[in-house]
Amino acid sequence: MPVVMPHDDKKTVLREIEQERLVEIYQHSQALIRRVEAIITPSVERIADLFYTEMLTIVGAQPFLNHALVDTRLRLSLAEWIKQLFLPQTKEEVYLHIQRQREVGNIHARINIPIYLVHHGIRVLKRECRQLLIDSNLERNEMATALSLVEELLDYSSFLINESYFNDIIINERSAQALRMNTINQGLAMDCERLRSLLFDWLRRILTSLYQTPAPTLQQLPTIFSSDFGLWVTYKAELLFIDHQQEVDHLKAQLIKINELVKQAITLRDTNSIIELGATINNLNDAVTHSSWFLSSFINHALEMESGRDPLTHLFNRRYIPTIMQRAIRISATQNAPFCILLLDIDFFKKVNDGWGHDNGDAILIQVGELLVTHVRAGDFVFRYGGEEFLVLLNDINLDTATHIAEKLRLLIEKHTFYINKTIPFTITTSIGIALHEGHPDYSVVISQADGALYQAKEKGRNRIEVANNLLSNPPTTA
Ligand SMILES: Nc1nc2c(ncn2[C@@H]2O[C@H](COP(=O)(O)OP(=O)(O)OP(=O)(O)O)[C@@H](O)[C@H]2O)c(=O)[nH]1
Repeated sequence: MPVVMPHDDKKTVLREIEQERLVEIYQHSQALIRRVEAIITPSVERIADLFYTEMLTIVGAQPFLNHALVDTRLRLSLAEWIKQLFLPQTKEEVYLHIQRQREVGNIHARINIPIYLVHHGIRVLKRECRQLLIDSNLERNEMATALSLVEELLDYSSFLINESYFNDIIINERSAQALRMNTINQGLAMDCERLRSLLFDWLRRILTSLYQTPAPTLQQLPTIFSSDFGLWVTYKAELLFIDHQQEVDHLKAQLIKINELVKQAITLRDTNSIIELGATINNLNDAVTHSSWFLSSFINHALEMESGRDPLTHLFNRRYIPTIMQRAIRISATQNAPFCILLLDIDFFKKVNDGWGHDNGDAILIQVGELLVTHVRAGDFVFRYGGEEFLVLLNDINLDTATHIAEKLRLLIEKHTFYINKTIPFTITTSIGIALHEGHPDYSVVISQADGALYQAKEKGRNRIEVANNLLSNPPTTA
């Protein structure tokens, strides 16, 4: 059965040229290869011995090459690998040889062998093969071509091994990164539940002790600062949530408040002020319940931000714009399929907030997000771009169709009945800027064109769509 080289996305023109060159070498140098094979093959076991003796002296090589492993497996495989270097004759056999080199690279990646060891190994092999050729009875001219042939064959193998090694290492690194993120997130979610339950354990202990006889003194009770919850807020929260200083400060203020309430409760207990003690205990309860709620909503919020989702609308937030836009530009270029950006902004949204409160404003933002997501195609993306601004990426579309879709979305929102306090019917309008991606590799160009068009729509009276005049808004650049 003929061997067909696997085609994958990463296959580059350079790769194809390299493959063809290798086929050429094998096909055109068969006579010489046979002579070289006759010189080198009888010594492959000795070369393998020398190779491992030398490699085992290198610092850092031991974990990959312990003596038992070398003795039972590696020496034989290396000897075999050297022999196979001279075997391919047909194109199919060369392709098989290429595949084998890539598999060696995959193995190196799986065991994460340092690349300097591989380089050094190839150097040792070159040196030993060179010496065998020099010591042989090859004629001067033939010797020169034989030396460069062996050099080239080993270089190709090294190139193929390292290429797939690096591809695999990158994939491994990406998965490791995703795993690390997941582990951190899962750890946080678990921490959160544990901390909440430990916080209530602490409260139970304080409340019980208030009615104990003999009554423990303030000094005998664990403070909120020394509780697991307090220690986490003081020492860990700040580190984990560098971008959420305000929330961390709020939790710290809660600790101080809880501490004061405990002190107050002890004094009231000691002075037998039963009624005031009851009120203080209620306040303490509230403060602890609030802290517990705040902790979990804050952690969930932070996790959502981390995961690239907007916590309010659950749409993608800006974090994923670079990745998704870069990908859209790449696909658009390879498939010759243009895409468009819509930038949509709710008109006079400040009035909604001012007149009906932020909660109603939030509810409208959530619904607008839902309307957008349910009325674009599955392959399109909707982002919450800013406060009351949404970015829609319409893939594989021309400007006319995108303009129709923008008008459809504008009408949809205009005709939609929103409800204030879930009862009072309410309508809103939006303005939309549209821009066609015209091939610029920097995605921010098309976004700023859509932004310019949105500005025009606002200027011209709102509740309308405008198409970016790219020729005007995008002067020619040298980039
Ligand atoms: N409820 C709520 N309001 C938000 C949110 N993010 C931003 N906003 C509000 O959105 C409003 C934006 O107001 P402006 O930028 O003045 O714009 P506008 O009132 O929509 O007027 P035009 O855009 O010019 O039509 C402000 O009141 C912000 O507080 C949010 O997450 N929730």
